[in-house]
This record gives sequence, structure tokens and C-alpha cells, in this order.
Amino acid sequence: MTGRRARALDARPLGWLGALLALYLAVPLGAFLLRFATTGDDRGFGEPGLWDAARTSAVSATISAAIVLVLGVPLGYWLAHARGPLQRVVGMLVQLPLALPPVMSGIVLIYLVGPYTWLGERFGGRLTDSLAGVIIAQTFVAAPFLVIAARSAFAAVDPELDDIAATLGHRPLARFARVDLRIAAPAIRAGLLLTWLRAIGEYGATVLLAYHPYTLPVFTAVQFQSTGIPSTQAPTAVALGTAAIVLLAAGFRLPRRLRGRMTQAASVPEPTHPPAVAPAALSFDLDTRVGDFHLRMAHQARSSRVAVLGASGAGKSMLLRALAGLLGPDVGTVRCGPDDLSRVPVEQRQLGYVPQRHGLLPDRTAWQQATFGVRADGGVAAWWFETLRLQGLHSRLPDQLSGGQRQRVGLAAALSQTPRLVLLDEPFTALDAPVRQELVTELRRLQRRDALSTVVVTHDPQEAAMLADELLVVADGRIVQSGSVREVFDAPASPQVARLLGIENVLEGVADGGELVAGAVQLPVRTWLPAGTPLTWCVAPQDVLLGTSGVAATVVDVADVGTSVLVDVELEGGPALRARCATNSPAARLAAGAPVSVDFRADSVTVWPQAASALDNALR
Ligand SMILES: Nc1ncnc2c1ncn2[C@@H]1O[C@H](COP(=O)(O)OP(=O)(O)OP(=O)(O)O)[C@@H](O)[C@H]1O
Repeated sequence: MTGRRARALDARPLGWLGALLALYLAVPLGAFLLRFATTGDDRGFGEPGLWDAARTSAVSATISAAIVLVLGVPLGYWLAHARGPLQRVVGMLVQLPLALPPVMSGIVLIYLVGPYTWLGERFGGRLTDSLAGVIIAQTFVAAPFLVIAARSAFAAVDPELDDIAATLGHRPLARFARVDLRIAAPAIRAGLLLTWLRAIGEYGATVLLAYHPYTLPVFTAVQFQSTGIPSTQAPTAVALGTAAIVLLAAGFRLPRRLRGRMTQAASVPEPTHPPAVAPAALSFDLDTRVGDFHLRMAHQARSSRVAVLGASGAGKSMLLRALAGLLGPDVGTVRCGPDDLSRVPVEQRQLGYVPQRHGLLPDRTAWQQATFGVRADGGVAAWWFETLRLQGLHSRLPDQLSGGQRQRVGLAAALSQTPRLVLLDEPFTALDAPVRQELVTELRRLQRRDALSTVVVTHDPQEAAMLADELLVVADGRIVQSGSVREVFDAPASPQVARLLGIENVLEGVADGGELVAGAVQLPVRTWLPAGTPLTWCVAPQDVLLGTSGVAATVVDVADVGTSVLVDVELEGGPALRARCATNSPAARLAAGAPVSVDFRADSVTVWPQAASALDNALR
């Protein structure tokens, strides 16, 4: 049995249950159509008022749906983004007409627009028993369908897309139209259809508020009460036919060929080299809170290539968002080269921003993404397409691109604007090793060849070293160390920084005059400390030398990790250490249990005159 057939059999009970309901819905319609087809002339098509009622229903439902569309979309957007008691109250109110029996909806509306109310008097009683009354009743009962659909659709739009559009120069209204509305459009269309269908079928509220002019449902009820069921066939058939035509029209999709043509890239201009941008160094002094998180960082960069390194949750992304202007103007000061950007709105900062998940718009081709920016230049975008090796992918949608290609398209979108500086949030995290390596090399080349100024957030010390001259190490919303890559790697400010730099051997010891003592290890240290002072020290695995001289140790484990071999050793009298050796070195051929000697170059050891935990706390 094929897997497909087996799955179909497994799902059979569900199919039966669904079929039962479908049958229940279809049978009365079938029964009506059968009767309609077999009845002679007496179906009621000749009844006076039938076509007027049909016209009233169609016109009023269309006007109601239009009103709901114009007002309901902004309301749905507000409900999706607002927080607090007012939003909750309005959110509930919007749903009330669904729960209220339509007749009761008519009654509450009479209290608002009835002839003796304040509003009714202002309009001379014309808000009831009029087309206006029909529209008021229909709008009230049908509005929730669109508002609820719009709210859900807007809430599902990734807020990061809005942020990207802002950094690409789009103002709030343009972002609403070009990002949110465009993505939410299918759900809004479905909500609008339901609204129109609900409006045209409305009876209860209408009959109380506007008995005249007759809508189709009111006309049908009147026919039923005055002449009996046969003459209701015509209005029922008209209602059914209208609904069927509207549903068919709503379900109509352009042929694939035409849809494909709509996503085709516009003609791609000749590539033009991006204009030269002077390298720009950032300086900032930020103090802001997001929820419980307090970001307090100040720095004056000396280089136009900065990396931000830190553990998960340290505040790296928040730092980039603050620099980009996405946390608002009150976060502190931000300067880029000579320009003060602190009060410049995000759309005008001219900073490129590529977030962690590359932030591509789901319904736009790669080329449309690259030219989406307000200041994007087609020729420059074409140049970046070539430089980032995206040729041939112009008309692909994001879900037709690989992870690496998507990263490149995100980068092309930011770069096509010729920003003064690009903020990259863990640009290569989700990629496999070869693609990641390739993109790191590519970005490094762009930084050097095209003087690209960057701030790169990363977890990976090696990536940081490849892509920056200057390193900021952050923890808990603070900068715990900054300096050139060499300075930071040579002298990590704390055990925590050492760990973030990938230095696994962080150990405890004590001072003994001018020496550090840790079990069997005795090393000279630069500063004299009283004997017994607790110390923390670290040594990078590649600086642990395995050979025939030094402290006696035993090999505990040997792991060949491809490009190097990790050898874990335990010194006689402690501690345990990890060494990294070249794959062709004699140490790489050691086996667990083998005796070995361990040595260190004194200048490769960093010592802090304090226990690790106290040091880490002191630096926060
Ligand atoms: N909208 C928010 N509301 C409240 N807290 C937030 C919000 N966004 C982030 N945080 C918190 O702020 C802290 C810093 O978040 P941030 O995204 O900057 O971390 P990160 O260093 O980039 O981490 P990662 O490497 O995992 O992406 C985290 O503790 C996070 O939970």
C-alpha cells in the first residue's frame, strides 16, 4: 500500500464527519433547486417589488461592505497592534454583534438612530425606514467579519518586516500600505466577502430598523406571510444565484501563466558601481529599557568595522535596533562619523539593517526586494546582484531561495540604498559551514574593497575577528570589554569574556609571590600578589603545548574535529585542560590514558587577581 493511500485510509473518519456536514448543507439546497426546477409558472418572478428588493439588497450590502472596509481595516490594524484595557474592550465590542441576535441588534440601533433619538431628530427621522436604515443595520451586524479577519491578518505580519521597510526609508503610512496591507490583503478580501454576504442576507436588524424599502430577505418574509411558500421561490433563487456568482468571482484566480508574469522582474538596468561612501565610525551613548531589560552602553568606535560579541540575551540585537533608530529617539545619542543621528527618524538615518532572519517580504521577488528601498538605485542594485552572485535569481520569491541566497538578497536590499553604514545581526547564523565561510569571506572582501562600514553582531569569535578590527564584548546590556581584536583576544577582561572568545581553559588558582599556582602548574605572573590571593587564569587551547617537557599529565580524551585535534588532559595534581593541536602533529596521535607533558608560553596565559565569579560580577 502506498504511503499516500495509507494516509488517506487513516484520515477516513475525519472525511466521513466532514461529509456529513457537507451533506446537511447541500440537501436543503438540492431539495429547493429540485422543487424550483419542477414547479410550473408560479415561482413568484412576476410578483411586484421583487427586483426592487433585490436591487436594494445589492446596493445596501455593497455600500455597507465599502463602509466596513474603509473603517474596519484601520480598526483591525489598531486592534492588532494596540495593547492595554482600551484595546481589550474595543476588541470585545467588535465581536458583540456576532453574539447578539440580529433582532436585538435592531433594537439597540433604534436607541441610537430611531426617529426620537438625538441623532434621529438631527436627520429628520430618515435614519429609519430608509435605505440609510438598511445600511446602518447591515453595517452593524456584518462589520465583525472584516474587522476580525483584518485583525488576525495584521497580527500575523512579522513586525520585523515593518522595521526593515523603515530602515529602507519607508514612512509609517507607506509601510502600512506596502508591507502590512499587502501581506494582509488575502485575509481582508475573505473578510470583505463574508461581510458582503452577511449584509445581503441580513434580516433581523433590518426588519426592525428599516422595514421599508424592502430588502430581499424582508420581501421574502412578507411574501411567505401573505401568499405562502410558492411565491418565495423567486427571491430565494435570486439570493442563491447572487451569492453563487459572488463566491465564484471571489474564488477566481488568474491563470498561472498570468500570475507568473506579474512576479517577473522588471527589466534589470545595467550595473553601476555604488557611489563611494566615506568610512564611518559609530559613537553612541545609550540608556534605555525594553520590558525588564536595561541597555546601557556607550562607545566611540575607532574603526569602521566593528563586531559585537556576546552570549544569547546579552542585548546585541537591541543595541543594533537602538542604533538603527527602531527603539525611538529617546534611547540616547547616536553619531555616525560627524553626523548626529540621535533625533533623526529611522527612515532618514541611511543605515542599512539586516536582521537575524534577513527580513524578506514574502510576496516580492528577489529583485523587487533589492529595489524596495526609497533611495535604492536600480543600477546599484544590479551591481550588488552581480557582486553577491545573485544573477538569474531576480524573479524568485523568498521561499524559492536557499538560506544563503536569502541572506544575500537581504544584504543587497540594504546595500542598494548605498547606506553610510550597515548593521548586520548575526548574518550567517542559520547557514551551514561552507556557505557561511563563503559569505564571511565575501563580506570581508566587500569591507576592504568597497570600504563598507559595518557593525556585525555575532556569537562566533572567529567570525568577529574576520569581520572587524574592533570588538565590543557585551553582557547583560553592558559593554564588558572593547578594543581592537588583538587587544581583546590578548587580554580578555574577565573569565566571562574569555569564554565568549572561545577560550575554554578558564581555571582557578592562587598567587604565591610572583607566581600563579594551580595544582601542578606554577607560572610566573607579571604583578606581585600576596601569597594565597585567589586568582583566575586562562589559556587558549592552541597555547597548551603537549610534548616531552613541562608538567606531567595523562590524556583523557582525543577528539579529531576535522581541521584540528582536541586533546583533553589531566595534570598530575590537577587541573584538567584542553589542548588544540594540528592534525599532523605528534600530539594528534596520542590515545586516551597515554602519559604526556604539558607546557605553556607564559605570555599566552592571562591572569586575573580575583576568583572568576567575583570578577564577572564586578565587571557588570
Ligand atoms: N520586546 C521585548 N520586550 C521585552 N524584553 C525583550 C524584548 N526584546 C528583547 N527582550 C529581552 O532583551 C534581552 C536582550 O535581547 P536581544 O535580542 O538584544 O539579545 P541578543 O543578545 O541579541 O540575543 P541572541 O543572540 O539570542 O539573539 C533579552 O533578555 C530579551 O529577552
